[in-house]
Amino acid sequence: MESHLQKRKDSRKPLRIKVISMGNAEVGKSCIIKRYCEKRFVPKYQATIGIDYGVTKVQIKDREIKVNIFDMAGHPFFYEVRNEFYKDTQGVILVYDVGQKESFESLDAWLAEMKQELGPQINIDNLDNIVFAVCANKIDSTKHRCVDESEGRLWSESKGFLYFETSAQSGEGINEMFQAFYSSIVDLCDNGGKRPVSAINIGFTKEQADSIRRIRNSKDSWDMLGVKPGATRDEVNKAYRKLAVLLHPDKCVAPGSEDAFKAVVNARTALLKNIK
Ligand SMILES: Nc1nc2c(ncn2[C@@H]2O[C@H](COP(=O)(O)OP(=O)(O)OP(=O)(O)O)[C@@H](O)[C@H]2O)c(=O)[nH]1
Repeated sequence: MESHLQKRKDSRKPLRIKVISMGNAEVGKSCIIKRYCEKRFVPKYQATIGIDYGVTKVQIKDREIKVNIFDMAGHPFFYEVRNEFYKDTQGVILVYDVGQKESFESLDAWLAEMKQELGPQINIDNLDNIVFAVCANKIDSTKHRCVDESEGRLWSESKGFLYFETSAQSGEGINEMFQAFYSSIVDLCDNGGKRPVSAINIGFTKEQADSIRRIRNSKDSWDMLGVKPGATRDEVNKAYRKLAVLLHPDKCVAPGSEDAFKAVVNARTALLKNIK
C-alpha cells in the first residue's frame, strides 16, 4: 500500500530531462524543434551559431516533464562549442535529410563525436543510457529523396534507436516523434537510467542487418551472393540457400529484408543462366 502511494506521489513529481539535437548542418534540426514547440515553420535558413537553448514543459503519462533542449549547430566549425554539451543527456534527436545521402552517412560520425566527448560515461555498443530518435527529415521533398525508409529504419533499429519519417515543413511525424521520444525517456528514467530490455530487443540479428546492407551496396550479382566471379553452380546455390534462409520474409523482420530477398533470387537466376 505504502509503495503504491509512494509511486503515485513520484509520478506527480516533475521530471527534469536534457535532450540535444545532432546531425549535419541544414538537415532541419532547429525547424523540427520550432515546429513542435512553436507550431511554425521557418523556410529561410539561419545557421545555428554554436548552441540554441530552450526550456519546455510537456505532460507524458500523467507526469510533468521539464525539458531542457540544446539545439546544436551542425557545422564542423562549431565542434569546440558543441563538445561541452554532450554530457548528462537523456535523449538525442538525430536528424538527417532524406535528400542528402551524405547527411545519412554522417550519422556514425555524429555518434563517434558524442562517444569521444563522453568517454566511459557511455557504452557506444548499446548506448543503453540514452534514448535516440532518428528523424529522416524533409520527406515532403519527394523529388529529391535518395535515402529510402528501409535504409534509414535498418540503420536506426539495428542500434535500438527510434525511427521517424518527418517533415518540419508540413509537420508530418513531428508530434508522433516527440511523444514517443519523451515517453521512452520517462521509461528510461523509471528504469534507473537504462533503456528497458524490451526497448533494446530489436527482433532481428546483426547478421541479417549486415547482409541486407551488403546486398543493397553490392556492385553485381556475384557480389550480391558473396561469391567470387566465375564461381561454380554449386557455390552459387550454396550461397543462395544461406541467404534465402537468413532473409526469407517469413523469418526475417529486418527493414528492407523483402527487397534484399528478391534481389538475391534475381541474382541467382541471372548467374545460373550463364554458368554451364
Ligand atoms: N522542405 C523542407 N525544408 C526543411 C525542412 N526542415 C527544414 N527545412 C529547411 O532546411 C533549412 C535548414 O533548416 P534548419 O532547421 O535551420 O537546419 P539545422 O539542421 O538546424 O542547421 P544548423 O543550424 O546549421 O545545424 C532551412 O532552410 C529550412 O527551412 C523540411 O522538413 N522540409
